[in-house]
Amino acid sequence: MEVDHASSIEALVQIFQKQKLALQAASERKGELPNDRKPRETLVREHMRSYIQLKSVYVQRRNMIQQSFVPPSYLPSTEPLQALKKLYIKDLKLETHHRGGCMLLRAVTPPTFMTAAVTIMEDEMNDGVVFQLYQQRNDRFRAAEEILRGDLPRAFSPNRYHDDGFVLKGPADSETFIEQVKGVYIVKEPYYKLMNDGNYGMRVDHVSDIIFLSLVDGRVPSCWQIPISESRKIVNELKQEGNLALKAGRMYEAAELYNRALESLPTAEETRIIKLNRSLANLRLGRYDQALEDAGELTAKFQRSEKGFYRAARALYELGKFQESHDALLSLLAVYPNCNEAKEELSRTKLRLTEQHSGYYDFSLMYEGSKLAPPHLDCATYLGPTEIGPSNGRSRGLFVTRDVKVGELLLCEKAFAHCFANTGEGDSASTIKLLLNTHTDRVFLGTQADLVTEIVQKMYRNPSTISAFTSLHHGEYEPAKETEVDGEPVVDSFLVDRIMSLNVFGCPRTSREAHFDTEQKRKEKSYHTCGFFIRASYINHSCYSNARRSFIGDMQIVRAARDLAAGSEIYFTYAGPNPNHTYEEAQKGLKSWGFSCTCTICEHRKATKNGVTRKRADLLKDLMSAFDDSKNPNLPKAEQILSALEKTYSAPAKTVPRLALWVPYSLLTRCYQMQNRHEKTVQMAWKVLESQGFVIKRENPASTSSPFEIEHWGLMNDFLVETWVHLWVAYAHVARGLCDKVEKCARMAYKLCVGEDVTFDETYGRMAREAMFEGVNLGRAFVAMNV
Ligand SMILES: C[S@@+](CC[C@H](N)C(=O)[O-])C[C@H]1O[C@@H](n2cnc3c(N)ncnc32)[C@H](O)[C@@H]1O
Repeated sequence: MEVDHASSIEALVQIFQKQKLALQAASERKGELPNDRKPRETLVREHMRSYIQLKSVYVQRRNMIQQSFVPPSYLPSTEPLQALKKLYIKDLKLETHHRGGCMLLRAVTPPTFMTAAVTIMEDEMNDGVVFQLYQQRNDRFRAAEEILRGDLPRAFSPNRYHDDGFVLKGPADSETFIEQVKGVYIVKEPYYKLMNDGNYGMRVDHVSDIIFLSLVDGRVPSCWQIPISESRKIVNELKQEGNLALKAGRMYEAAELYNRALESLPTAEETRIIKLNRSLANLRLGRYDQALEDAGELTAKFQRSEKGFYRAARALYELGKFQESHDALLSLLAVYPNCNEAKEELSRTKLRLTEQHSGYYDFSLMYEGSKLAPPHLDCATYLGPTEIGPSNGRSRGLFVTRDVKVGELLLCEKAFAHCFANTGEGDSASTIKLLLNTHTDRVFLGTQADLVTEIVQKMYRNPSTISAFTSLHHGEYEPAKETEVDGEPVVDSFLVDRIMSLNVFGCPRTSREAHFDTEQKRKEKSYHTCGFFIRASYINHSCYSNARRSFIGDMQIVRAARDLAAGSEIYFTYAGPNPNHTYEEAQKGLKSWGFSCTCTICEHRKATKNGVTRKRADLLKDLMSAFDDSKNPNLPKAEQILSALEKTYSAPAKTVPRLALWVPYSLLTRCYQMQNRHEKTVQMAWKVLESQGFVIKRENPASTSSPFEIEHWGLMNDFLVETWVHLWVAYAHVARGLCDKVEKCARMAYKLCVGEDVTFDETYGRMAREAMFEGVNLGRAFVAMNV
């Protein structure tokens, strides 16, 4: 929703075409056992050349838009390892998923990292293969060089402290690295393929299809064993090394050392300390389920563990389980009343509980948080008066559980995952990529490729989060039935990609910022950051929406855009509605979600005869020419044409908002305000609102100063805030007694568009007051803002 589908990139058709041809050519070699595989040494030499090349162009590469192709989907392996037969590189057939097989491989080169980590792997027969591992993050937690080396302690190889983790000895095109401890992996049901560059290679898309082996794992063959001294390390040594790694911030290494220490028969006291430390490493690695498991065991078994309680509370907090976190902290404080860390954490948790239960948010603080890069806020989700239910013809939808009033908070949701694309703010930003799916013909320009990885990693690290995500709408995609194998979660990257593409939201940094941006700026900035929101993903589309979404950082705020009776379904717009679109164009804009809209606006578009559409277009053209002379627009002519335009509509505007009319009526409102013709400003502002479906009951419709009631809020858009502000300022001249009431409506309109109204006074409120008390011309002020 509001993402960049990159439809404007003309070269796209060619890119797609080329990729489809490559896939077609590759599929013709399916099942072939190639007899021209390159020797291991050649593969290593070629890889090292591109490794060094890529390192040297690293800086330029960051500014390039990368392409990421989603290959034809295939299911992750769900077979227990024991049931798989060992294969070797010589057995691999092209374009084949080797179901029922597995491979033991060892990385021999440092990986390159573009859209995947790529290295050369060898098998025990000394054969080599190009190996691509997808859905990995090359980040501060784990550089690419660590990913394809497994969780290996640095202490294993004293020479590894070179920039890249490898000490290069010779020239780039020779065997350039010293022997050192390399990562060993099991790849389940490997996929061997013809790659785009003509080489053969293995591609792993599912993180659960690769098993990273610890070097002391019994499955590592003797020819790849580690130095004897390493295998003889005792619990205490491993624990000490783990502590050093923890201190130095090398969390993966620390966790791996603690794993080994726990496998080396520690005493009960050693177990307690190691688990305590491992839970800290896992907390830092975002593996909250595992951190909680260790810490929870500590609090249960070793009842008086202060740190155990604390870490359990922290893990629960990060998993969004604020009540349980709160309870754990209370238990901690009952035993350790002077623990200041716990006291601070408790007050933070209480704030989250208030947000979660009452929907009270400190918006000013949220704006402060949104200035961070990435703008990820410390806030809880409020599910409000909403529930998921069956929606006729739309599978499921989100409904209100009670009567709600316009402006009420329906939902305020923390993103499940969020990728921030501000290129000017250092390493925290995600990469803008072109994500192309030749299978579904979907294209995104933005951070969606990173978002898929983010979600895959989050679920793999925290299996407790999987079911909420995988329950979401995934179109026709048939996922595997098994969700766990050998005690490990199965994560299907293609399912994640499909769910992401049908449910992703484009997110401005804040809707307030986007609201005040010019159209051009909005387009440039807001589309590329994207987020995933589980609850909001149940909201179906209608062009005639009854709710509005807005964003502050990674929080999505959904408010009722009109009064809703209990049981009403909540709708917002996925795209549009664009006043200039025909029925066909409107449906094209919704194509990527795979449905046709049947709202009253679309039904009206469909039923409108071509002759009427043409007449409207002609009238509109004529009408806009009345504004050609910006200094002296022909307002009577514009009004005259507008009343002719009104007559081309038969359905009441409440049922079918007259999309084409708000721009000309808004222009007239602004022009009359510029001319200080307050009565006319009021008349035109009401016209704007009525054309959008607002039903306003006036005691005396002929009088601009007549008291009014809003019986129905119409279709909301960002520009209607200006209309309400014009009305407010004009009423200061024609019916001062009504000003407060109009001001409230202006605030409400603002709140619907940006999510809150605490900043109304410093924006529109200030403009209106300057107009009312300091003689500033409001119409001109809006022209100067260029919105
Ligand atoms: C973000 S999901 C919305 C929740 C979804 N209905 C569900 O059951 O999970 C988007 C999908 O819902 C369906 N959908 C949304 N709005 C619709 C509408 N107005 N008419 C028909 N289907 C709609 C489409 O299948 C679309 O791809």
